[in-house]
Amino acid sequence: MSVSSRCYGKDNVRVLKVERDVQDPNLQYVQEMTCCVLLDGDIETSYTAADNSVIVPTDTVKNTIYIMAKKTPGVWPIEYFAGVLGQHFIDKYAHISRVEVTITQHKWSRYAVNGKPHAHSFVRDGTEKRSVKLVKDRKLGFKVTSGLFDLSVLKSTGSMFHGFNQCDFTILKETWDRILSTDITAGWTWSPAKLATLSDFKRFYQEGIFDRAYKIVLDNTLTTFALENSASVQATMYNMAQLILGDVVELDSVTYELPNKHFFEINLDWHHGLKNTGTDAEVYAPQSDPNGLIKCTVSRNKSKL
Ligand SMILES: O=c1[nH]c(=O)c2[nH]c(=O)[nH]c2[nH]1
Repeated sequence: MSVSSRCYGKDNVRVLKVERDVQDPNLQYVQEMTCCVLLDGDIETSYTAADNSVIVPTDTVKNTIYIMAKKTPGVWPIEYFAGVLGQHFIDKYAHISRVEVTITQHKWSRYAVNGKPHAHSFVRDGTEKRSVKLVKDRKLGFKVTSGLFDLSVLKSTGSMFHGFNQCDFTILKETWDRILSTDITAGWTWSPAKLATLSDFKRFYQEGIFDRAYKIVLDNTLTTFALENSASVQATMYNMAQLILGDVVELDSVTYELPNKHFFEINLDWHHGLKNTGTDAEVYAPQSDPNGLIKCTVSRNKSKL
């Protein structure tokens, strides 16, 4: 018998970083994150022979996240911090060969008071979260996927679904006008050739490339969702991904995972002939389950499946 897969580390390490402006310490920037760092390498004996000498304690992993957050100047895109952490564990421990870093960023947006952005007050203005999953492998280098999730959207018209496969299991009616709603999970994977070393991460951070990609994903997703007369979730997510790959040359692929959240018409005919279906529909019943779930990854190069 052997251990065929393993890794360990610290999950749910919560960090708030505050940066004070050099000229005006009252002007501050904040970053709140939840981090997970998992290690792999020559650690099999810790499982098979109770050999703790190969274990960098998960407590040390947690301490490292705090120390690197303190030592890395400013507040930064989470991709950069993930790169710093991945590189650190590979450089520091010769027997560690693979580091997986996942970071979720919690939204704090500076808000205006009397029409002026406040120096140090922030609001959580939405459920959406930004994320990164980075793998640093001693031999294979970095693999980085940025993401966002929990971005809930709804359009009350401008969505169709017709021409689908019909068989003796089908009851769904074709529609040329429906409600479309989803909680967007999107991921965008950076070309490993363009993000090969920690200095590439630094350059991407300094040139604003990580933040620009995030904004482009958000803009293209929301704009396409609103403007397109959607033929299906599948067609819409493909169109969104194509636009993003066109705008961000540093990306290899874009992934979407979209639940299709259903809203049922309610027939109220039984109440004095009250019309509430078809073109008369105004009151709908949101369904918590089941929901459609539609996923795709669009790659710049054809996948070799
Ligand atoms: O956009 C959609 N895609 C589907 O695959 C699907 N299936 C379904 O029942 N409704 C929808 N809508």
